[in-house]
Amino acid sequence: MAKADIGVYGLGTMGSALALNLADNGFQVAVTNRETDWIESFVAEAQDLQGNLVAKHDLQDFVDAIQTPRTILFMIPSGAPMDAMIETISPLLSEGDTIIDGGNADFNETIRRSKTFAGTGLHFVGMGVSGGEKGARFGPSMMVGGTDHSWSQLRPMAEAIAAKFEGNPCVAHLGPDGAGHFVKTVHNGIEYADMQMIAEIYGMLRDQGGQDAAAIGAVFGDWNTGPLQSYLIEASSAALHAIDEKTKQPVVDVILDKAGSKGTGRWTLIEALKLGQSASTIEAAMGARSWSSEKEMRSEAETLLAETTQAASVPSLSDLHDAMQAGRILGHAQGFRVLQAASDAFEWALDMSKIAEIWRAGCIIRSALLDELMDAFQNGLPHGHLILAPAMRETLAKTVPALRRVVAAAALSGQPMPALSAALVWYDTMALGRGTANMIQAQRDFFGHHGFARIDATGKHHGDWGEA
Ligand SMILES: NC(=O)C1=CN([C@@H]2O[C@H](COP(=O)(O)OP(=O)(O)OC[C@H]3O[C@@H](n4cnc5c(N)ncnc54)[C@H](OP(=O)(O)O)[C@@H]3O)[C@@H](O)[C@H]2O)C=CC1
Ligand SMILES: O=C(CO)[C@H](O)[C@H](O)COP(=O)(O)O
Repeated sequence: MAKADIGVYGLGTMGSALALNLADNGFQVAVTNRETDWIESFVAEAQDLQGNLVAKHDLQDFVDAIQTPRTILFMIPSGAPMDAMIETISPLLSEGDTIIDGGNADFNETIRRSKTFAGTGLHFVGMGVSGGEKGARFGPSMMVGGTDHSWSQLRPMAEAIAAKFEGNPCVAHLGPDGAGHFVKTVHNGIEYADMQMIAEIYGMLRDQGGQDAAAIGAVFGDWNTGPLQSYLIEASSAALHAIDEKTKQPVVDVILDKAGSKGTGRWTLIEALKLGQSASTIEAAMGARSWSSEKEMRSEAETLLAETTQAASVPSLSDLHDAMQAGRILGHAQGFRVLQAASDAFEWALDMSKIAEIWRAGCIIRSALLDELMDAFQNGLPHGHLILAPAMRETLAKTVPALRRVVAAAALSGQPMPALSAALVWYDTMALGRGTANMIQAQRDFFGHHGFARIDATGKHHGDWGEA
């Protein structure tokens, strides 16, 4: 019997969908799972794709079923499970074989893992996969980090199963070792910011505008036909229209207001800070999720903290729309700054235009904006900043006034808008030729003799602070 083109280990949400996608594209796929009971039911549910699946319960049999040099995709949790699987499977593999970690992994771990493969004859790929279950099944966006050898092995299959934008596959070899997982991590950071901004607008319409879920869902549905067209706006609209079977209420109204996270948002922030960046919209989104978990405290605080809000009119739908548009550009611009800083620090030579290109379809943050961003990168960015690209400057000029009105109304009415506020603060900071860091430097030199640069001379100077 012909050997399988690829092996997929881990038949959870993502692994099973990717295995079916590969099978659907005509590849023979060897599959296995830690919990072997699940394998048969997975194959049974595959129906007419069963002929392209080779189910194995034993790891050695699984490895033997794949043609050499082998390509084996792991879709399991990052961290200890991945390390344990590498240790278990490596002795069963042979020269030229490639192990792919397709989970959301910390890129530092991917670099560490890649180093352990050097000189072994085996190859390791860190591949970010985005698109959730549906994307994995019918076309995800994939961000690959690894050797050229692994990419040439993986490429035909990855390109076949990837989402297509105007016929072009949304997958690319972005760099060595941790590059793919880093780009996926920042993708998720941008995702956090975008989701938070949508939630903030939902909150304004619900709490200040008195609109119900279906009405807000209709607003988002309408926005999805214009410049805000995106998977996240579309998904938010659909989620707002969904009805809970048990209570017959909108599902969003029966969901507890506590949001979790699995790591990628936090990793984006940690790496941004290490690289001397501050992705404040992502930090605001991460912070909002963390604060949301303090549910009991918030319920108590609502009765204990003084009422300090002031009258403010509810922003118009047009202002909210434009605020979202400005916030989205600023959130993406921060994410791409982090990518550029990492590219410089790790000498990855990341192709920002390519990244925007492969995010145009398949992934969770796919949107009309990404098409514009791709063009902006191709035309070159003044000072390396997306917000200075002519098309972005033009849109920001039209939409930031609305963002300002929305954030002002939110501040007065006590409606929390951490991500949109952070976006505006960042815009204002970047738009100010002379800021206030001179005061910070004066303070540092005053108490710590740290020195400062002068506006009228080069070198390091100290202030004459007297005896104060
Ligand atoms: N869900 C999503 O939208 C996305 C998820 N990802 C990433 O994909 C990966 C898989 O996620 P997802 O499919 O959602 O997760 P699921 O929980 O649906 O599936 C997890 C899979 O990993 C296996 N597994 C768990 N622990 C171990 C272990 N210690 N050793 C071996 N196998 C193990 C499980 O096997 P068993 O059945 O035996 O428990 C199962 O096959 C994760 O890294 C996730 O971050 C990436 C993009 C999107
Ligand atoms: O990678 C993804 C989407 O791109 C996953 O859905 C991931 O789980 C999202 O992150 P979190 O669970 O922290 O919200």
